[in-house]
Amino acid sequence: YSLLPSRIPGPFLAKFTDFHRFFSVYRRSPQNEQNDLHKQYRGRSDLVRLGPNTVSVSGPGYIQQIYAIDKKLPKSDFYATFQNIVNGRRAASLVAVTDEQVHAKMKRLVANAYALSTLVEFEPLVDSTTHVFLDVLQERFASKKGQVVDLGEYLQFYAFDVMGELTMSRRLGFIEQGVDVNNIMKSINANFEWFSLIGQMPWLDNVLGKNPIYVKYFRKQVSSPILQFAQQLLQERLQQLDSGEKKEKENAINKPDFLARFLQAKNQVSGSDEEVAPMTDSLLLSLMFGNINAGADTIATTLRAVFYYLLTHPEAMATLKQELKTAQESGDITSPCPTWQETQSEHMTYTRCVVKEAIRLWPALSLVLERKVVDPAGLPLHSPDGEDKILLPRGTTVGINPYVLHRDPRVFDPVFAADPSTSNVESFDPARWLPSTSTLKNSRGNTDAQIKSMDHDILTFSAGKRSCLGKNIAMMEMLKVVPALVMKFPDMQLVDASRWKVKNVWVLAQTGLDVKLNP
Ligand code: HEM
Repeated sequence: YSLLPSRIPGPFLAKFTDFHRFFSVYRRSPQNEQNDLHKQYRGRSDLVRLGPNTVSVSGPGYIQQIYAIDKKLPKSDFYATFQNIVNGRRAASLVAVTDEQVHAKMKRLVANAYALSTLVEFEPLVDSTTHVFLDVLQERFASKKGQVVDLGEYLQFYAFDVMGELTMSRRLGFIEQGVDVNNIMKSINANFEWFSLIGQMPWLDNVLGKNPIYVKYFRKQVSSPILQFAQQLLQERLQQLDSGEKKEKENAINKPDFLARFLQAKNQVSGSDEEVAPMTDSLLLSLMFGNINAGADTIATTLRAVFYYLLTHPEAMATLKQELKTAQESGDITSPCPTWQETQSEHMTYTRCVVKEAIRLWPALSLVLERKVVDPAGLPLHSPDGEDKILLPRGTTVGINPYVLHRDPRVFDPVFAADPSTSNVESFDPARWLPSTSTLKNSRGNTDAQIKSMDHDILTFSAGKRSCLGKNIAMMEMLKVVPALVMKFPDMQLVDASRWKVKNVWVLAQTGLDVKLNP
């Protein structure tokens, strides 16, 4: 039964049942289907009905109206499906917890570990993995002329190994072994496939996924080798902490990784502080696991997008190479792996534009970031011109799919928005981000104020109090490894673009990025 105002347009079936969105995700291309729907109704409505009580929104000004901190819209039941059952109870990670109070307590405990100020300390851990990555690619592939590497797969190995290093000072061994160690990636992907689908009809999860009989007898058990690995490393670290040796103890807690920071947080919390969640061993494990779950596939997918776009847009690649060559020759950046500070300098302006454009066109998480209207008074949404208002009743699931918003010309191609046929908003064009201080010209005539506003509207890392805690780390990692690969292998070439396949499992994942590093 739908309570939504009937003037919200959408597919006919979506008026009556969530099966519509279920099958859309089942076809694994919901981002394109939703984008087409929004394009179809644009001008008439910024809101599109995806289910009897589910609304997708796209247009200027809606991020604030839905995700602003004072809006108090908790995450929808989509996220509850991601919670694992441990000893008969739901164990939610930071991403999946839906109770806002529980979330606030967890976040207070660990937010410091993700602060911008920690970046410099994390940097050497990213660097060490990047050097191993470059060496292995050189030795295994680039040293032999014409040798083909599945770069997409190797970028995934890299992203997982960096997260292992950052989280517990231990690479998981993907790069060195060149395989999916213990099927860790496979099992995480199986989780995404299942939950992205079941999350479209969350009640199904209670009947199927979280039903103990079903779990025991029918559902293929998704083993979690990464959890075992994390548990083993956690035990080692805790033993080190317990050992009588002062030096050993200090070493355990002063490592520059997340685990040490979580342990420090544990020490800082006083037993009586009710504003902060108690740091139990299972929470520690969940935080470690959560990091790898949240920060490995997302980065891998984004890096694959960056290289796919660069390799299919020779002009952009040439501009990037020129910028890096000039900066390298004048000694303004470290080669092949620039420092975080260098990535923020004017010598790498275009490099930043490339990454920004890739996260715009390819947000790693490309489903609606769902929130639930819980206020009995409902949620009013105002049209961009302020002339129209629509009231979404309590119980509505509402949100924005970054993939759709990022293809809205009113938001990301403002100069050409009046006539959408002239807009290139769906094309890869890093120069749309170039500021007036750059020696290169902004391709879309965007002013600095317009660029700033576009920057604000990037939703790849979500917005508001549930936005990505790892954003700074992710940006640092990507802004270092992208130029590193381009400087180390400037002649890289895509072998067969037709092998590129995309599958939306919430992570917008791709396969088939075959590349010759030394053609
Ligand atoms: C390109 C890389 C990444 C992207 C695109 C990304 C995107 C996101 C998004 C969209 C959310 C919010 C999900 C939602 O509201 O539905 C999120 C949350 C989160 N991410 Fe990331 N992420 C990335 C990398 C990372 C990394 C490297 C880490 C860890 C170091 C991380 C840790 C987290 C955590 C802990 C949350 C939960 C925040 C909370 O609810 O308080 N992410 N991420």
